[in-house]
Amino acid sequence: MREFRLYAITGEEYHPGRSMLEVMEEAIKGGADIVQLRDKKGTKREILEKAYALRELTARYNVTFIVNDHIDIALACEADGVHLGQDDLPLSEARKLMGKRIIGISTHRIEEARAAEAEGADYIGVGPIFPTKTKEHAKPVTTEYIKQVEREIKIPYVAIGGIKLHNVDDVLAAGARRICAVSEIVGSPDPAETCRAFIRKIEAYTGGDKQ
Ligand SMILES: Cc1ncc(COP(=O)(O)OP(=O)(O)O)c(N)n1
Ligand SMILES: Cc1nc(C(=O)O)sc1CCOP(=O)(O)O
Ligand SMILES: [Mg+2]
Repeated sequence: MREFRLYAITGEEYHPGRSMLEVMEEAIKGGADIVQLRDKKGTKREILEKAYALRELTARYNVTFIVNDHIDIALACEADGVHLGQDDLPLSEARKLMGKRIIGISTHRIEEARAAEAEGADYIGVGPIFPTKTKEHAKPVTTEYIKQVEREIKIPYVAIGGIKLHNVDDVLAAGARRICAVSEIVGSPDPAETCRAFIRKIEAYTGGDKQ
């Protein structure tokens, strides 16, 4: 998969009165280089419609597009990939359907990370690092889990969960070089500027290279 450093996920509850497409376009303009459609409430048809619109937007900006949870929707709209959690379709089954497209897997402990890598995930999510209202019942793993993944796992990983501009330095100091956020980006009055600020923080650790 193409390299990335700032992964923005939709969260329409955080921007009442603003359209999802407008907010995600601002995030892309600010430097988000992967966009995920995450919609836990809509019907399949509603999600499919949003997926087609985001596919068009991300293609226009040459940004990777991932659909959360729904392999059928990812395939229908020709997304670049799908993101699956520990309770979603197993990776081995998902691979049969997705072929060479990207499959990302959520992990919350090192055993899950090892399994995802061994089974052929393209990247893993590592989190939730901090408490988050976006996924309220998920228990924070802390930056210690980042250090474990950094030591052992070779495939790309992205840190997620409660990551804000005020705490992202702790995440970067633990070794993460790819950052994912929902509320901090899409709930911002200026998503583009928030993304630029995240990128500046990441670049302070990478010297500007995508890793
Ligand atoms: C990049 C990324 N990492 C983790 C998740 C969470 O996926 P999951 O555990 O399946 O939970 P839901 O998002 O489906 O509620 C993610 N979506 N993206
Ligand atoms: C969707 C999701 N998955 C997580 C995981 O750890 O797997 S944490 C999370 C919520 C991230 O939202 P915010 O940036 O608003 O905290
Ligand atoms: Mg899921």
